Amino acid sequence: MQAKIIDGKAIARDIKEELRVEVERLKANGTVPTLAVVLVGGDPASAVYVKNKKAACAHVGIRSLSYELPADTTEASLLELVEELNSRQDVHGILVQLPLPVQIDEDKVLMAIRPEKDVDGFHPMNVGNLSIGRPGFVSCTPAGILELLKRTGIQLKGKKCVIVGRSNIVGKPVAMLLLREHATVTICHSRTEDLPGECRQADVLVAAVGIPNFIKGSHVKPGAVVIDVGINRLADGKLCGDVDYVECLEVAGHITPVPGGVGPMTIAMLMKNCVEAASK
Ligand SMILES: NC(=O)C1=CN([C@@H]2O[C@H](COP(=O)(O)OP(=O)(O)OC[C@H]3O[C@@H](n4cnc5c(N)ncnc54)[C@H](OP(=O)(O)O)[C@@H]3O)[C@@H](O)[C@H]2O)C=CC1
Ligand SMILES: Nc1nc(=O)c2c([nH]1)NC[C@@H]1CN(c3ccc(C(=O)N[C@@H](CCC(=O)O)C(=O)O)cc3)C=[N+]21
Repeated sequence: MQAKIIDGKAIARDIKEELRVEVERLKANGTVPTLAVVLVGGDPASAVYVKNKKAACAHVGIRSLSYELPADTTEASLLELVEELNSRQDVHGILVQLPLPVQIDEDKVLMAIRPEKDVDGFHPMNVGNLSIGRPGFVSCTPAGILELLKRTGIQLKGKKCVIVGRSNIVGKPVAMLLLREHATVTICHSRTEDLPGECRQADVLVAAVGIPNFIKGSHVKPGAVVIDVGINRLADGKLCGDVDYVECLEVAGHITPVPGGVGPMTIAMLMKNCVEAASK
């Protein structure tokens, strides 16, 4: 039997509708939720993401300010902009699009964003809070994955979840969130011995590798939930996930498509974090 396709676009739309009501309430009380998006250089993949974010802000009613800086921007001038945005009362969320050009130390920039405005959830304070179960902003892609699973009615308690990828922005925080839901969590990476064997144990398999069609049907336990985080742009301009969708569709119980899976959820959770930042 073919897997059920998890419609991330539709779930993201529901979340944005819920947020719209919230934003109206904030505006009635005199607060206009505002997100500042900073893009350094003209990376085409980043430009797509920035465009989608702006559209989502407009839909939900969030004011978005965008700062497009040239590729040769210095670290000092970027830090100066972050400081200005930190101190502005009318800016609730700050997002500095990654990756940054080589002359800029990403860590330094992420640490400079005030944790209360860090709607990306990348500041060590927010990362730390997540790992010890305290409130704080959770990074948007991991939060979006959890919301997808919850709204699809997938039980996580006691289940075996395997994540392929250990990045700070996806793999690790996904693991923390699944652990918080009482799943049994395994994180795999490029040095994992017997990756296919690890993957085949999974009731929920999350792929965040950055390699097109990396996860094959033979990696998947029949009936498992397969979450594809990958956003890979192919030579023909089409988007492709980290999961071999055609193969895995025949084995999995549930699967997310690319596009239309995790991507739209990332944007929806960014909107949610902005509304939360403005509510405080
Ligand atoms: N949908 C969305 O909203 C988002 C999508 N993405 C996409 O998700 C994907 C992953 O992103 P990100 O986490 O930032 O990527 P990174 O490149 O930071 O991390 C990739 C991870 O995959 C692991 N890996 C690489 N090759 C292999 C291999 N052969 N076998 C096992 N593990 C391997 C790496 O292991 P090691 O640590 O050992 O090097 C690393 O931990 C990308 O396609 C990205 O575009 C990212 C952010 C948001
Ligand atoms: N500070 C920062 N925060 C991020 O969250 C961040 C980042 N930098 N840098 C880049 C990655 C990547 N990322 C995506 C989010 C949504 C889609 C998305 O909307 N995808 C849609 C459509 C893509 C399209 O329009 O073609 C989909 O998958 O259906 C894509 C990519 C966020 N990232």
